[in-house]
Amino acid sequence: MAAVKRKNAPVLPWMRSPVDVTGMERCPLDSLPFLDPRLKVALGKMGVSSLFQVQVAVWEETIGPGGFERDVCVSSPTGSGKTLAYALPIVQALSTRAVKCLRALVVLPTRDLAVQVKDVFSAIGPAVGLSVGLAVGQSSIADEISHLVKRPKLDVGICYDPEYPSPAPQCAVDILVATPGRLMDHISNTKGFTLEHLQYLVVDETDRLLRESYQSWLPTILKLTASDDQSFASCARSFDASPLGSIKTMKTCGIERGFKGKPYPRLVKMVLSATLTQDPSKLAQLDLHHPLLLTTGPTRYLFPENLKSLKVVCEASEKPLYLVALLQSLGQEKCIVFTSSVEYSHRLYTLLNFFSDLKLKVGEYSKLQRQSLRSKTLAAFRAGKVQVLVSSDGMTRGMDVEGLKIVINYDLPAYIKTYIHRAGRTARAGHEGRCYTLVGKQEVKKFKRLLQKADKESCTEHSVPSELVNALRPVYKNALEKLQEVSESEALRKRKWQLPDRKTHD
Ligand SMILES: Nc1ncnc2c1ncn2[C@@H]1O[C@H](COP(=O)(O)OP(=O)(O)OP(=O)(O)O)[C@@H](O)[C@H]1O
Repeated sequence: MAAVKRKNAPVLPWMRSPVDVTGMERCPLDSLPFLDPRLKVALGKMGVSSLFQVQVAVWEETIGPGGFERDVCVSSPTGSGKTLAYALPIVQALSTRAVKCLRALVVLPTRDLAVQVKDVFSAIGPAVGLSVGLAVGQSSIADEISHLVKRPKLDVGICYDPEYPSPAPQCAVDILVATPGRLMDHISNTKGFTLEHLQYLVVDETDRLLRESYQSWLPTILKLTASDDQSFASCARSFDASPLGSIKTMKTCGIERGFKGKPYPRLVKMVLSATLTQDPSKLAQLDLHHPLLLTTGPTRYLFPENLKSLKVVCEASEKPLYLVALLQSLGQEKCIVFTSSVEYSHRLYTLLNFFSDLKLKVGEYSKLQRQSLRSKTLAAFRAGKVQVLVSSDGMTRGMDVEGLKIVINYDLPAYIKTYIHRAGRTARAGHEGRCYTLVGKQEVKKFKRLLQKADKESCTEHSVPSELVNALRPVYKNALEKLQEVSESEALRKRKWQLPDRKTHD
């Protein structure tokens, strides 16, 4: 791996000399040093036969010669395989653990994303005897607690002193994938839920999560896992106080955090994003230890190799017509249509459903909906029962929908980061994909400037046949009238029930 000089050099010295992974070769699993054979089988079942570049690089820094000595920061394109890049080394490192307790915590910004990442851990963790938990508020808190903590079983035939209280509940998972909100609920209220044995902390979609200060989740985690005198001593004290089969000992405190022979244990952190922040004050919150930055080339933002960016220029008022014509020309191909707010998503979704000739099933995915409905829509989209998913930016981060070849920006993204995350839902794992952006005639320059931020000088123009557009005009007029009626009755209903204003951009 070679150190590279970067454009727009960041302030932090360690960010100025990242390691570029693009020169690395993919590594077949047969040649991957130290890989547990059981994991090789599990990976095979997932369709993985070799590791991608970023995965090889992280493996080298963790299981390989790097030996988890440094905190690892990854800034690599969408779809480059960051999930497995951290999941595999963590599972491999924990594959020899003797006692079950919470050793790895992965924090993600949204529930659907957490479920997706949990699925990756669940595909490999159980192969080496590890349990994986989820704390996202998908099920009731009681249900979640019953999976996360259990009372240890008392050995049959041993007579326990009735003077001692019955054993306290203990963590029943080795790896937990969580969103900040539910994580904080468990930290504050769930008996037996503890982070004191935590060895690995992954903050995925870091730049997004660092904007989320929900109940100070990050400072809380860092405080609870701090390897200072005080927490080490309290860990030791808790050993004295729990006579019934406690797993807390002075020795295990050190060993289980992976720092046998060193004065105090250290929590290993891994932070990842396709658009990793360079802001020193934000990164300082993570309290990184001797961080190593892995990147993919000299530019800050990189598009997936096989992504084609296209623009459709039209009058802003005619965007709906052009969108429908574009969808018709794409046939039955599955696609996500991005808008800039939940309100716009809802309007567009409603409008598209009034185009009776559009033989495509359209779904809506936004924070306006209940989580259960949103997850159901996403499942239908994954299964191909819904072909067009209208979404606000809640969907842009990390979601992986197999076989998705097309993304459409109905509204221009406000930031280049947003463009990257939206477009990155396609062209994943080396596959081909196209991102169309509907650009109003007044927005052409703005769009050009936006792409220049990612060193993209040009974007091919895609023309939608005018006959297609003109043929839609009568239906469009009709659809607009119906939309007006629906919007009025929805507004009336909203006022009646005094729903809170949910104007949000997620
Ligand atoms: N070694 C591999 N071999 C084959 N497929 C892989 C491999 N690693 C990951 N994939 C697949 O590549 C896709 C993208 O992976 P992943 O979701 O981890 O990307 P990402 O870098 O986290 O993207 P984003 O930045 O959008 O979150 C997934 O469908 C995953 O199953």
